[in-house]
Amino acid sequence: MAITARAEVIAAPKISISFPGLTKQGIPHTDLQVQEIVTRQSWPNNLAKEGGCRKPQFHPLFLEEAYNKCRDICAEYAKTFYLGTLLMTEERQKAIWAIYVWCRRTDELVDGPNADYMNSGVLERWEERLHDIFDGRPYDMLDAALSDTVFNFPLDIKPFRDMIEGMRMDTRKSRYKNFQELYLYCYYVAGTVGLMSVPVMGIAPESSVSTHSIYNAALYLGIGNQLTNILRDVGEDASRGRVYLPQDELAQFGLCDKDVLSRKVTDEWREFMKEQITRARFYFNLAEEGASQLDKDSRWPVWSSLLLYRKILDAIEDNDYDNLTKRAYVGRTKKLLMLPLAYTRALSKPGFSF
Ligand SMILES: CC(C)=CCC/C(C)=C/CC/C(C)=C/CC/C(C)=C/[C@@H]1[C@@H](COP(=O)(O)OP(=O)(O)O)[C@]1(C)CC/C=C(\C)CC/C=C(\C)CCC=C(C)C
Ligand SMILES: Nc1ncnc2c1ncn2[C@@H]1O[C@H](COP(=O)(O)OP(=O)(O)OP(=O)(O)O)[C@@H](O)[C@H]1O
Ligand SMILES: [Mn+2]
Repeated sequence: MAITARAEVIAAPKISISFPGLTKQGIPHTDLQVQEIVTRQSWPNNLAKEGGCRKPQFHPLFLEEAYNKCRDICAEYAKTFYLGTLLMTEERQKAIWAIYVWCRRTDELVDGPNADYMNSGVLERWEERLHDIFDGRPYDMLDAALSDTVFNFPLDIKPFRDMIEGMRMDTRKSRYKNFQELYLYCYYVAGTVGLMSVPVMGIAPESSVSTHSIYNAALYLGIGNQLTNILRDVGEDASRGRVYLPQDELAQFGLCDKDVLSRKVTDEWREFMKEQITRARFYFNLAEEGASQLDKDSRWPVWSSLLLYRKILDAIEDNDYDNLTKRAYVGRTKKLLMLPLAYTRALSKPGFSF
């Protein structure tokens, strides 16, 4: 039985996800292979992955503890994401917690307390561990949760590897010549999260748009989130010697690194920021269409994270574009008010508009 179903999976049409937004300007395609059929149906639990090994057999109590740990980490580090996951089915929430924890740990390698010990060997070892996770040979308990997840859902290793590549980029590079370079970084560290999430969140059975366009929307949400994150944290990043802003666009507004590092909010800075905020909103708007195509239980968490992140841009405007000395903050009340709005949006049926 497993063999028949496996052959079916191999026969599923594959599509290649392009690098949306900037392909014309020469950014290579991500080459992510998405299996249209398995993305739309749930991945059968008892099957081996294509070309891979059989699902690893962990003791149920061990797995339960592993997922509980992932849940606790997600709840502690990302209250908003966590709240969103509570609305998902149990299988899906466990998977998102496991993915969250892997992403968080990957990010911590370069941003966390042990970042001083960071070198290319550390990332190589982390990538080896990633392959082991996908081969069903996890190194530790948190890896085991992800190992179980990748055998429960049709996850592709490519976005995971790309996120590690993003961390490599971050250790080598602290300036971005133009938006094309910055976009690539945003894809690596955040667009990838969108691509990892879709196979878990699932696509609404009644959706008639292409799987391709839904993955693109997920990628755009990651880009919008990361651009927003960058705009919120300009001052903080500058104190770490990093400027995640397109240098050519700074120059167009008569600005340079020195202006960022000196933290003076001038009219030129405000004008520059207005453009950057417009661009981040552009990506959120693109993502919106895809959010409505997700499986109905996954729409609310996605809408709430989209609306929350977008509000951070409003908060930067409310601070009169001072993101050099202040951190834009969305108050608790505003956050809570967003939840019913997200819920209403989540109720809307998948459209047929694109
Ligand atoms: C419910 C939900 C939104 C689930 C996704 C949860 C998940 C797996 C998150 C991983 C986040 C993470 C730790 C990424 C590592 C790299 C990183 C730090 C990226 C930044 C995230 C914000 O984290 P934070 O601000 O806490 O980080 P710092 O404190 O600044 O270090 C990012 C800005 C990226 C986040 C990107 C996403 C959550 C992608 C969202 C897209 C989807 C869930 C796809 C939705 C599908 C469609 C069709 C729209
Ligand atoms: N009130 C807020 N204002 C601005 N940004 C926020 C706010 N709450 C969360 N964020 C940011 O949104 C992103 C995802 O939210 P996350 O779930 O991590 O929230 P959090 O860091 O746990 O915040 P909180 O503890 O306030 O709930 C993070 O980048 C976080 O910094
Ligand atoms: Mn957080």
